[in-house]
Amino acid sequence: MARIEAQGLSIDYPLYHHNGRSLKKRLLGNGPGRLKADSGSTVAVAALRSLDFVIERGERVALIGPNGAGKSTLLRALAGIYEPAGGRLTLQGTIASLIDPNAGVNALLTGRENIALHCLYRGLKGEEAERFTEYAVSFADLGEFIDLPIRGYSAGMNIRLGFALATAKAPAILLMDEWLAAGDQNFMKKADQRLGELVGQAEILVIATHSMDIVNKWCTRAIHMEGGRIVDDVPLTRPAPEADEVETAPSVA
Ligand SMILES: Nc1ncnc2c1ncn2[C@@H]1O[C@H](COP(=O)(O)OP(=O)(O)OP(=O)(O)O)[C@@H](O)[C@H]1O
Repeated sequence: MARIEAQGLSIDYPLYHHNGRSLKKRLLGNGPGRLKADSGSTVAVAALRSLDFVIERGERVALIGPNGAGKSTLLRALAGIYEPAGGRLTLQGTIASLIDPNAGVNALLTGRENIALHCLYRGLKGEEAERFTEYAVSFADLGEFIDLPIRGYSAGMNIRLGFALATAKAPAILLMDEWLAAGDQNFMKKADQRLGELVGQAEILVIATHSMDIVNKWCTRAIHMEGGRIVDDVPLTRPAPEADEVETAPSVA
């Protein structure tokens, strides 16, 4: 059963190129700010500062807050892209992340080869791998470009392939950022429909957003972040649709 628990979760970004002595001297011993320095040579941004929360099965959580609050960093930590500098993060359930369309793809390989790699990575074999490949090729809809190396893809083509790879199989935990906005109009329509299906099927959704439309449409809880901390955590009154209320299309799941 899907579940996420963070205990004292902290993430730092070391800034190796900002080691000026005056900056370090100013930062050393400074408690409340987000820039910090150790006694060695490192200056770092404290992106997440000791977060405690639990997300249970059935919750659809919006991460909200101003620029630089830490929303994307928290999503990346949940996706396993960043290691905690402090505290603990425990996730139960398969994860799919719509965070970075280029994450987990090899730019020197073709779109089709990347799909095959993805099947290996997910442990898909035989018919399951065939269904995944068929779905991803058809959803990405890249024509002959599917057999060209992806380093030659446009930003929108990368998004098509990244989206197809992340959504071909419904996960227990779905993590989303707002990068989808770069797709063209036709793709956005298709992506929006597929997201509706996935959100209905996923046991947990966590989405970082500035859009109240998305919060109202999909979320049952809002975690409000500021300065790397959680400043508010509230249930939302309007219930999200149950899985069986969402129109579903065939997927690999
Ligand atoms: N690669 C990086 N190197 C150094 N600092 C970073 C890096 N990425 C983010 N930060 C810093 O970490 C903090 C949190 O950034 P993050 O991107 O998580 O915020 P956010 O809430 O997603 O912001 P936005 O709404 O602007 O996308 C900010 O102070 C930012 O400057």
